[in-house]
This record gives sequence, structure tokens and C-alpha cells, in this order.
Amino acid sequence: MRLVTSNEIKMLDQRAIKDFGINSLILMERAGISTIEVMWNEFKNLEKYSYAVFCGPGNNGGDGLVIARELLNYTEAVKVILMSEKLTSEATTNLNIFKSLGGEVIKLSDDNILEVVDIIKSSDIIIDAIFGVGLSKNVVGIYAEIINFINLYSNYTVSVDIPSGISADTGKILGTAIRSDLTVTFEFPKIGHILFPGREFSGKLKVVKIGIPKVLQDLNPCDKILLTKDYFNIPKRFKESNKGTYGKVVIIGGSKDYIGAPVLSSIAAIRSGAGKVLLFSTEKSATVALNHELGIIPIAISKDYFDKSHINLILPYIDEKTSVVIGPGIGRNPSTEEFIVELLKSINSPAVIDADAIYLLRNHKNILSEKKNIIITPHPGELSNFLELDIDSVKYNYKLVKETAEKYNLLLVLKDVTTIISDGEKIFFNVTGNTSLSKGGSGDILSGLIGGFLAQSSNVLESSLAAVYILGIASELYEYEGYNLITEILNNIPKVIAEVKE
Ligand SMILES: NC(=O)C1=CN([C@@H]2O[C@H](COP(=O)(O)OP(=O)(O)OC[C@H]3O[C@@H](n4cnc5c(N)ncnc54)[C@H](O)[C@@H]3O)[C@@H](O)[C@H]2O)[C@@H](O)CC1
Ligand SMILES: Nc1ncnc2c1ncn2[C@@H]1O[C@H](COP(=O)(O)OP(=O)(O)O)[C@@H](O)[C@H]1O
Ligand SMILES: [K+]
Repeated sequence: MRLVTSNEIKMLDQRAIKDFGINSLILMERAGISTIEVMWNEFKNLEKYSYAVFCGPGNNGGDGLVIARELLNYTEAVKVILMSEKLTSEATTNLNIFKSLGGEVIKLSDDNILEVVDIIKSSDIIIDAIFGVGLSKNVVGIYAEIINFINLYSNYTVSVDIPSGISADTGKILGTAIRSDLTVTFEFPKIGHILFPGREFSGKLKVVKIGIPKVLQDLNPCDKILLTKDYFNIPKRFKESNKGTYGKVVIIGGSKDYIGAPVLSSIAAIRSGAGKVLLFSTEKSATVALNHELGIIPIAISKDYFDKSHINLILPYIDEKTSVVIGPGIGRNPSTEEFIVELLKSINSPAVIDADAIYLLRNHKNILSEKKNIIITPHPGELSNFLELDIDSVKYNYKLVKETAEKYNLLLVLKDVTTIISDGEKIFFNVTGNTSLSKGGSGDILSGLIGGFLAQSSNVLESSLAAVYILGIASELYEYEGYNLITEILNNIPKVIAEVKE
């Protein structure tokens, strides 16, 4: 599903109005009525509850007034709290209708704020129509006070379009923001619903159509996408086939201190359906690998770290079709930097660069740029180090992910709770997964899974999308969130693949 920024949705709204004469009152009507429909589906008997509808100065407030008017058809227990003297003309029209129906309007001021707090406490449902995608600066003053009181005392909060105070473009809190139970957004989810903290503040998210013509949507270039299984294919299985049909993965990792990481990657590669998995690692890792899965072919180095002398050992096993995963547990020994640089220069195969291999390549970005089919899979700390930027300017920075992918000719996977993936053209946002992945080893599984799909398809984008999405669902299948062994997530992968293939 497409994701939009505030400018993109405003442009679509404006063109619907200007190019097709769809009056903005019509859009507002649909926004309000669709919100009521979602509420009806959630709560059923809307007549049973009392409501306080907080309306801000823009068209988000106008949506709130449509909602308030429609609620009068269920109950008289509806109060509108007007937060601004100034309203848009569409909001004024709807305010007048509400008033003419006998609706109760309270104008918020410094003098009646305590009365309004009592209304918040005594209402069953608060409708947050304070700010939508038009929020342009930090929320301060009486707006901030009311938002904080709603967060303190509301029994249940429904946000119209986006929780007020959340930036639609970044998901960040502008001063303060509403913590919603339910958010009803129009036409497309906004970036702010998908990135934290906005993702959490939105509560349950529902997307409804309000009639933006499809021709307009198609005209608009769409580069931001919420990842679903529609965006990738799992490599096929053929009746008449053998291990050669499903490709070869070469995993290079492990060092004195990290034994398990490359083993997890290797097992994940086998779980992805790959035909053959070779593991180049230390002797300890090789032994551990065989203790866990006899199908892995380990080739051990006799040292604690990789160095240049190992290149000739590995090269004969790699051709242009081999999928190479470099980095899980490889460590930061200076000799390893030279090894990775030389190895990359000598091969033409698709490669996944993970963990400390990303660190060691930070001064060799030109090598990555010159190669085709390179995937790097940093978490925010690793990307911050790679780009020499502080972590706050890297985290959830989807523009930076796209720019970096384009600049260095990479497929970049920025791992986080919302993972961001870009090939330099499109930006995918993944929201599968939970805290069962917040433990050592999940990143290693991811790189092995990507490598495994890559061996079967050589499509860097689809392999990465599939792996990120599937690993997330595999964590969600675990019954006791967070108390899993990391190997239990590995064991869930086949079930998820089967479900995704359906
Ligand atoms: N015709 C349209 O464009 C449609 C708009 N719709 C609704 O309208 C919303 C967008 O409406 P608007 O563009 O009017 O914007 P908003 O209603 O989101 O808010 C903008 C208003 O808030 C003020 N403002 C912004 N930041 C502020 C701050 N920190 N403190 C105090 N005041 C602040 C602005 O000056 C402006 O008056 C959408 O989110 C959606 O809910 C829907 O009705 C669908 C159609
Ligand atoms: N709370 C969470 N929700 C969703 N995904 C998560 C969560 N915590 C971690 N992950 C995922 O787990 C993986 C962790 O990778 P990484 O930090 O490299 O782990 P490791 O150090 O174990 O290799 C990433 O794919 C990340 O997106
Ligand atoms: K809102």
C-alpha cells in the first residue's frame, strides 16, 4: 500500500477539488462519515456512549464537526469543544449545521479550561480533530495543555486522520501529541503512522477511502510503500529439480569472539530453501554448525580472524551466481578489513554485507559503488558509523536511506522496529515483527535469509523484502513474545513461507 507525506496528500486533495470539481465539503463529509462507520464497526451501539469532539482551526476540525453532527443521530450526549475563534469556511459551514441541529458548542478559553477537563473525564469517547496533516510547528499553549489533559483523562480517544501533534512526515512528536486508541486516516496511511513514536501513538490504524479519484493517484509517482506480501515473490519449487536448482550460498563470518552468528545465518539460508550452504568460519563455528545442522558444509580457517591469506581458500567456491553473505560475527580485526576489501574486488556475485563487515567497509564505499547487486543490512548504529552521522539523524530517516542507496549503488536495509528498505528508487517500510527479535542473533538470521533467497532468484530487492517481512511474521508466531530462543524463530520460518506463498 502506498504511503504519503502531508504535501502529497494535500496535493491529491487539491487536485481532486480543482481538476474535478469535487467540492472540499464533499471530501470533508466523506471523511467524517467514514470515521463514524469505522467507529460503528468498533463499538457497535454508538447511542450508548457520550462524546466530546475537540475541533482545531483547520479542516481537521471541520471533519470533527461532521462527526459531531452525525453522532447527534445516535445520541444527544455530544459536545463540541471549539479550540479556535478562526475556522476554515468548510468548518464554519459544518459548525452552523451542528448548531442549527441544537448541538452544544463550548468555546475553549483560559477561563473554562477546568470545565473542559471535567468534560474529558466524564465523556466515554474523545474525538481528536485538533490538528491533521496541516500541523506545521510545535504545539504550545492551550492546545498543548488540552492534548496533555486528554492523554491523562480520556477513557478512549479516536483521532481523525492522525493523532494531533504527530508529524505526518516523520512520526515525530511536535511538542506534545495525542496518544490515540484508534486513528482513522483518509485515503492512504501517512509516514507518521508508520514511524515511531507516531506508529505507537496512532493506536489501531484504519484507512478509509474518501473519493480521491484513482486517475489522480495513478498520475502521481509513488515511491513510498508499506510492505506487504504483494511486493515480492518467494522463489518457486519445481517438481523436477535438484539442489543445483536452488542455488549456492557462501557465508563468511565468525571470529574469536563470535561463534554462533554465522551458524544462525547458515541455518536461515537453508530454511529459505537454498540448495547448498557453505560456511567459511573459525574451527569453533564449524563444529557448532555441524552440531546444529548437518546439511551445512563448513570450511574452517585455522586462525581467530579472517585475513588476506584466506582469499585463495574461498575464491574457488564463488562464481557469478553464488550468493555471498559477509559479516555475521566476523569482528573488527584490522586484518579482516583488508580481507573483505580484497575479496569484494575479486568477486562478481551478489552479496549481503552485514554487521562488522559494514563497519570495516566504511572507508571503502567506492568499492561498493562499483559493484552490482550489493545489499547492506545495518541497524541505525551501524549506518550512523558507516555514514559518520549521529544516530538521531539516521534513525528512521527514509530520505537518507534512499539517497544512500542511490549514491552508493546499493540495496540498503535499515533494520529497526519499522525497517526501511530502498533500492534508490522506491522506499519500503516494514511493520512486521515484535520484541521476540530484540535479542542477539536476529540480524544474523536476516542476512542468511536474504542470502538464501538471493541464491534462488538473484533479485536483490525482492530477496530483501521477502526476508524482512518473513522474519517479522516468524517472530509474531511465537506465543510468548520476547521469551523465545532465537533458534525458535528460525523454526517458524517454513510455516511463514508457506503462508506467504498462498
Ligand atoms: N479539503 C481537504 O483538503 C481535506 C482535508 N481533510 C482534513 O483536513 C486536514 C488538513 O486540514 P488543514 O490543511 O486545514 O490542516 P489542519 O486541520 O491539520 O491544521 C491546520 C491549522 O492548524 C494551524 N496550526 C498548524 N500548526 C499549529 C500549531 N502548532 N499550533 C497552533 N495552530 C497550528 C494552521 O495555522 C491551520 O489553521 C486533514 O488532516 C483532514 O483531516 C479532509 O476533510 C479531507 C479533505
Ligand atoms: N521490537 C522489534 N520489532 C520488530 N523487529 C525488531 C524488533 N527488535 C529487533 N527487530 C529486528 O531484529 C533484527 C535485529 O538485527 P540486529 O540488531 O542486527 O541484531 P543482531 O545484533 O542480533 O544481529 C532486525 O531485523 C530488526 O528489524
Ligand atoms: K487529529
